[in-house]
Order: sequence, then structure tokens, then C-alpha cells
Amino acid sequence: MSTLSNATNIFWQDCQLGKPERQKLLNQKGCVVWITGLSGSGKSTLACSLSRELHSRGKLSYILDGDNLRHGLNKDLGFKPEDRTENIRRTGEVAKLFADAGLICVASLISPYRRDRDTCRAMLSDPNFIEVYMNMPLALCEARDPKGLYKLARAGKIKGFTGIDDPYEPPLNCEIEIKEDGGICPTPTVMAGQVVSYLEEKGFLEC
Ligand SMILES: Nc1ncnc2c1ncn2[C@@H]1O[C@H](COP(=O)(O)OS(=O)(=O)O)[C@@H](OP(=O)(O)O)[C@H]1O
Ligand SMILES: Nc1ncnc2c1ncn2[C@@H]1O[C@H](COP(=O)(O)OP(=O)(O)O)[C@@H](O)[C@H]1O
Repeated sequence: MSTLSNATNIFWQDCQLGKPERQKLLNQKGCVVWITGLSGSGKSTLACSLSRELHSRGKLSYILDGDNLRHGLNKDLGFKPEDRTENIRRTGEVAKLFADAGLICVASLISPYRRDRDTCRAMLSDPNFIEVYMNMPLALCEARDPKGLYKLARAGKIKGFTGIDDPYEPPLNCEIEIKEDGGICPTPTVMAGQVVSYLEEKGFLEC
């Protein structure tokens, strides 16, 4: 689906005002926080809570949420494997632009296939791609079922639903894992705190 092979006589246009200058202006380092996990695992909840916490600290972030992107940029895509791959590729490219703009870009998509997430990681220089795995049991996600989609999938009314009859491949080497503690899911504030601590420790919240 890449159009790169069609692009001939195209030259990269550079500008002397670059990422370092933008980062200095914002006093933060541009990066991508990529949240992956099953439907209902809490990706959007974490994205919102994280964005709010960063905002309160004077840090500029922007959320790319799978559901929302599918209303516009990715409205032509469905849930076949090749569509999901293209969904992730496009989102990765947009996330890369936001990171280059100096923002903390928070991408929250199921992104079920490891290879597609690794492709996004490869688009950014390594420390700037922070993979967050929402490691929540399927049973919990299914019990939450805020949109009623698991119910429809179990009834065979949605085909190819992640976790039911379409695979989810957990990360092998993610930077952050969010999971239950003693059978209890951390609150949104605690989940966001875990990510903020990582960003702080790695120097992303200063320049
Ligand atoms: N077949 C199937 N499988 C999984 N999810 C489905 C499906 N059909 C619709 N939905 C709804 O679409 C949301 C997932 O979109 P994403 O762009 O994040 O998916 S993906 O990364 O391309 O797999 C997902 O949103 P979240 O629940 O927020 O994850 C669902 O609401
Ligand atoms: N940490 C949490 N504790 C309690 N409920 C949560 C938590 N995270 C998410 N939820 C709830 O679970 C449901 C699914 O969360 P959501 O963020 O929409 O998941 P996803 O974006 O992965 O589909 C929502 O009703 C949300 O309020």
C-alpha cells in the first residue's frame, strides 16, 4: 500500500529550524508513547489520564486514538489483517511527525500484530518509541465490554474480533507493562503515573 515506489524525482526539503529548536521551546523531548492491548484493556483511559497529567506539568502531548482515526484519516480501512497493518503504518507515520514537532505523541490502538508495532518502532530512533502494553486479562476486558462488541463477537455477529477470533500478539520487549496487582487493576491515575515516571527518568520531560 506504500506509495513510495511511485515517487520519483522527489527531494527531501530541509529547514534549519529543526526538532532541537522546537524541543527547546517546549522544554521537552518529542517521542511516541505507543499503547497496545485488547479492546477494553484501558488504552484510551490511560491515554487521556496521561495527557491530562502531562498537561498539568506544562508538557504538550497529543493523542492518536484508533477509534478516532478511523473516523477520518483511516476511515477507508476495516479490520482485515492488511487493513490493520495499513492502519498502524499510517498512524506510525503521523506519530513520527508529531514527535518531530516536539510533542509527546500518545498513540492508543489495539495494534495486535508484533511486526506492525516493530515497524513503527523502526521508524523512530529507538529511545523515542515507548511501547506500553496493557496486559489485562481477556476476561476483564470482556466483562467491561463498554461498547457491547465482545457480546456481538461471541454471538458471531462480528467476525475477526481481536482476542476472540483474531489474534493479539503481546509485546516481547516493551518498555512499560501495565497489569493487575493482586487481581486489581491500577487506577487511571496510577497507570498514568507509571508512564510519567518512565518519561521523567529517561529525560523526556526536559530539554
Ligand atoms: N473486529 C474488530 N477487532 C477489534 N476491534 C474492533 C473490531 N471491530 C470494531 N472494533 C472497534 O475498533 C477499535 C479498534 O481500532 P484500532 O484502530 O485500534 O484497531 S487495530 O489497531 O487496527 O487492530 C476498537 O476500539 P477499542 O475498544 O478502543 O480498542 C473497537 O471498538
Ligand atoms: N484502570 C481502570 N480502572 C477501572 N476501569 C477502567 C480502567 N481503565 C479503563 N477502565 C474502563 O474500562 C472500559 C474500557 O476502557 P477503554 O479505555 O475504553 O479501553 P480501550 O481503549 O482499550 O478499548 C471503560 O469503561 C473504562 O472506563
